[in-house]
Amino acid sequence: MTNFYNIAIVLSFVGLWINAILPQNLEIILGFLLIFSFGILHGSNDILILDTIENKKSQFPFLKILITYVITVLIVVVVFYMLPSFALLLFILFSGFHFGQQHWEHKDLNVSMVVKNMFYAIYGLLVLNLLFVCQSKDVINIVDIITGQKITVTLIQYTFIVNTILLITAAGYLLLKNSDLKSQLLAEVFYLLLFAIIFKVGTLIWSFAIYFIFWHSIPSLLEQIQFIYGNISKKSIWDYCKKALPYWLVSLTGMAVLVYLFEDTALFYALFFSFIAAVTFPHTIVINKLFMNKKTQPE
Ligand SMILES: CC1=C(/C=C/C(C)=C/C=C/C(C)=C/C=O)C(C)(C)CCC1
Repeated sequence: MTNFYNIAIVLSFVGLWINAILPQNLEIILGFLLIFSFGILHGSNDILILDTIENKKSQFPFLKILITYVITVLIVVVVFYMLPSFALLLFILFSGFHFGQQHWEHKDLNVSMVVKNMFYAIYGLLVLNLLFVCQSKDVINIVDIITGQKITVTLIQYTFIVNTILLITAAGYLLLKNSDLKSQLLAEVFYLLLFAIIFKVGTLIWSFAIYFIFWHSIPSLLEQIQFIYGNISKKSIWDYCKKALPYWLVSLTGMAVLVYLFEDTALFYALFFSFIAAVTFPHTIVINKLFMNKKTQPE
């Protein structure tokens, strides 16, 4: 996946260039198009992944997995409705871990599982926090619509400072345990600076889309295809897309209904992120299972 990050760097610069030449509304449309294509696609085959894992172990019926998955999504929707602030906080924590795990899983950190998981969460949360600091006005607005709570710029800035200190401390600890990580950590500082520039100059959706698609969804898609089919070829990519199609269409239809029902942009953004949250919880668990399962299988 490290190879793909070189492509992600190039794509991010293309993203910056697009930001410079496109008017804002077109940039936002393009951002949504990327999220609805690659972003939704990368979460569409969770059930197939679970099926692959379970079939390696036992004959776990597909229907049972599907029902468990749908029930999980429904529980998340209900919790979001009844306890929105709690649900949003949990969603951000889960997302931070999920982004961090995808980014770091391939690197040999040489520390215990607990430390590793904490590091994944701190790293992913810092990326999200960076986005929130750079786009605080829009983020505050959306959080207000989802939860009814008006968070402040100062709160976002404080959490960012605490998060940065935590990450620097964690990185220092990792370096002590494995000095080979030095060049890797320097590369990571460069990535974070690149994210900061993108998040500062783009709109919220464009900034989120560049990170979410180029740095998270595409590497994750390649990972999943390799896991399910054992190789990455035109055929396996095609097979993956065919399998994902029904789930992808259901997601797109759901979103289309939202667009139709809620013309108010701010409300739409809030529903959009709540929708992503509903599928992110089971997705994070599935991908964690994938990585755990990979460890027990020969590469
Ligand atoms: C950007 C953003 C938010 C957080 C979004 C997150 C946390 C997305 C995570 C997505 C994941 C993990 C997808 C699955 O792979 C908030 C807080 C709703 C406020 C508005 C802006």
